[in-house]
Amino acid sequence: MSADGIKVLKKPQFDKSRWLQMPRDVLIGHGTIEQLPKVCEDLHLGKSALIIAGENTLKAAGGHAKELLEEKYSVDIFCAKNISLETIENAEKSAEGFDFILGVGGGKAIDLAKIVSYNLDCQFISVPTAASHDGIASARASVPTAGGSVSLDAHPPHAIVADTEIIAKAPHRLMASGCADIISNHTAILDWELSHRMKGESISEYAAALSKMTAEILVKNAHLIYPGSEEGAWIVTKALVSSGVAMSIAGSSRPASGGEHKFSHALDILSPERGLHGEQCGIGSIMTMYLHGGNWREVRESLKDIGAPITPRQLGIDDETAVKALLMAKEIRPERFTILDMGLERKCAEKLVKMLYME
Ligand SMILES: NC(=O)C1=CN([C@@H]2O[C@H](COP(=O)(O)OP(=O)(O)OC[C@H]3O[C@@H](n4cnc5c(N)ncnc54)[C@H](O)[C@@H]3O)[C@@H](O)[C@H]2O)C=CC1
Ligand SMILES: O=C(CO)COP(=O)(O)O
Ligand SMILES: [Zn+2]
Repeated sequence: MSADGIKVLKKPQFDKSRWLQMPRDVLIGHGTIEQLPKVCEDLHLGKSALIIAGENTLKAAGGHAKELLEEKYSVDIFCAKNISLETIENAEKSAEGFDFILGVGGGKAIDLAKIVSYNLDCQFISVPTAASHDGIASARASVPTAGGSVSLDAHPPHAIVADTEIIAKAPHRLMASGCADIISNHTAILDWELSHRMKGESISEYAAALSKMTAEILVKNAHLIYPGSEEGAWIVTKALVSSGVAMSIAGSSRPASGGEHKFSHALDILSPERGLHGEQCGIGSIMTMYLHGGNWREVRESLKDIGAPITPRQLGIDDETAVKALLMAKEIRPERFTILDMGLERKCAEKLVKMLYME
């Protein structure tokens, strides 16, 4: 008791409590989309749902999801061309009054559903149509703004329904891009460890180990990942979910996003709509692995084996733009310290890009 009789709460000597949020139901496999009504029923999500999808993903799965749910729920569709602050606002208006949201698509549709459900405080289900990104399960949403990409807090999906039959039919480029997003975890972790040593940033050993292990298992199974392979789709989707869980454990995208991601976000500004997110991160990861003194040739071989690009020109991006993106990376999320924030010189950036073409 204090002198005036008010109970004073003692500051705990040890307080590292954290509130982790994870998906509750996770279905990954052949034909799982048919289980959507059952999953919604199991989770008692309400009576009405808004499906957020893109044009392609509406055809690939969104339309069928609507048919399946309509037997029990009132369902509408919001078709999004991109993710931007304006689209988020429009999607939020469309979602008002609905009990829950489904994000059906690639990373942009899922991030949009994630952020809208977070802002409206309702649940959402992640229905990936491609194994192209590790936002399928994460509690983060990456949103482009005028000042570059930002990673916003969000809820993880309440459930994930990943139908490997649908995912295997998506263009192989998307799956190779998802693999590259995972392979880049190697350098994301090196950057995190570097920041821990140099800046005292706290690090979660569990999140880092899970992220690293996910990349290792993926590379070990690379021979099963080829165009049209449903087993490959299953392996990659599991890796993407696992990487998303690592982000939830960390409470940030740190275990899966380092300098190679800042390079990719810079390319999105300098050369929009050329490369896919994971493709750009993979190329960035070859270069940042070199800077870390690691085995950059091994990263390059893993990407090549999976069918992911290893040079900017393969994406229609000229070398000078890649050099500029390397130098611009330090301006993207400056609070995220990485090997690209240590004073990279132009002549070294040029050398890094040239190195990508070496035999
Ligand atoms: N929130 C998070 O933790 C994470 C977010 N991201 C974000 O995700 C985005 C990248 O995701 P992507 O999927 O690469 O981009 P995306 O969502 O733009 O999809 C790429 C393309 O694939 C098409 N597509 C998807 N499924 C298809 C199918 N079954 N058949 C035919 N076409 C299909 C889409 O219509 C689109 O044209 C970026 O904005 C990135 O920042 C990436 C990783 C983690
Ligand atoms: O892409 C991500 C992880 O793969 C998320 O990272 P960002 O925080 O860089 O958007
Ligand atoms: Zn990524």
